[in-house]
Amino acid sequence: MTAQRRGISKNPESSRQASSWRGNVITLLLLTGVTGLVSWMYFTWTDDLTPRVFTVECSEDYKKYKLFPVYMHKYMYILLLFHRLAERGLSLAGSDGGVSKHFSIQMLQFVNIYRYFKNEIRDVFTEDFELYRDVCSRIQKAIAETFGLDTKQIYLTKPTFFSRINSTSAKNTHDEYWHPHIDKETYGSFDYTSLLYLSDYGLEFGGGRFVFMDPSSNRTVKPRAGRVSFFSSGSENLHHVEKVPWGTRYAITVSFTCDPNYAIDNPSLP
Ligand SMILES: O=C(O)CCC(=O)C(=O)O
Ligand SMILES: [Fe+2]
Repeated sequence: MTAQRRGISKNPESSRQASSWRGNVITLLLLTGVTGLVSWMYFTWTDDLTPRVFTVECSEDYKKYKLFPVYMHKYMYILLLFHRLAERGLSLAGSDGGVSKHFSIQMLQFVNIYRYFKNEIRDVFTEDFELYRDVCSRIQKAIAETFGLDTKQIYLTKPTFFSRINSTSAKNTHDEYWHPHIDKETYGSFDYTSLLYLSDYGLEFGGGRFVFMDPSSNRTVKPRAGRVSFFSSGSENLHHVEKVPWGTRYAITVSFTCDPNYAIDNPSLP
C-alpha cells in the first residue's frame, strides 16, 4: 500500500495566487501601520498647539455682581517665552517650602520685588519690565477678544506674580498649592485669571497639571513653556494644581478685574 501525503499543491498558478495574496496582506498591514503612525504623530504634535475653548455655565455667583456683565469660561493658548525673567527673579528670593510667589505689587505674605531689590532692580530686570508689560497687554487683549469685551473693560489687578513649585515639603499653608479653590474667593479682586506657563510638564517637572474640577468631569491643562490658560475667576472654575513630585514648575499669574476701583498700574521700573 502506498502511503498517501497531503500537502500544498505544487500547481504554479496557485503558488502565484498565494504569494500575491501574501503581498497584498503585507502592503495592507504596512499602509495601516504608516497611516496609524502619521495620525498619531499628527495628533500628538498638533493637538497641543491648537487653541482650545471650553464653555461652562456661569455660576450663581454672578447674580451678586450686577454691575458687570457675565461671561463664559474659556481658555486658549498663545506662545510666548518668559522663562528668563522668572528664573532671574526667583533665584534671588523665595520660600523654602516648595512654592515661591513673587508679586510685582506689594502683598503681605509674599516678596515685593521692588522692596527686595531696592536700587538694584534695574540691574536685575532691565528690559524685562518692557517684556512683562507686553505680555500683560497681549493677555488682556486675548481675554477681551475671547470673552467679547472691550480691552478697556478689564483692568490689571493684584496680585500678579511668578510662582515656582518644586517637591520641597510645604512649610505653611501658602505653600499648599494643591487645594481646590476659587480664585475670586482666594484673591478677592480677580474676575479673570490667566496663567502663563514657563516650563514643560513631563520634561522639566512631573505632576503639576492644572485641573478644572467641572461637575461632569475634570479638565486638565498640561503646563508647557509659553502656554497661556485663562478663565473667569468665579466658582464655575473651581480648580487645583496637582502635586509636583519632581523638577521645578514655573508660571506667571496675571489677573484682571472689571472693577476700576481694584485696577493697578502696569509694573514699571522706579
Ligand atoms: O499655577 C497654576 O497653574 C495655578 C495656580 C493657582 O491656581 C493659583 O495661584 O491660584
Ligand atoms: Fe487658582
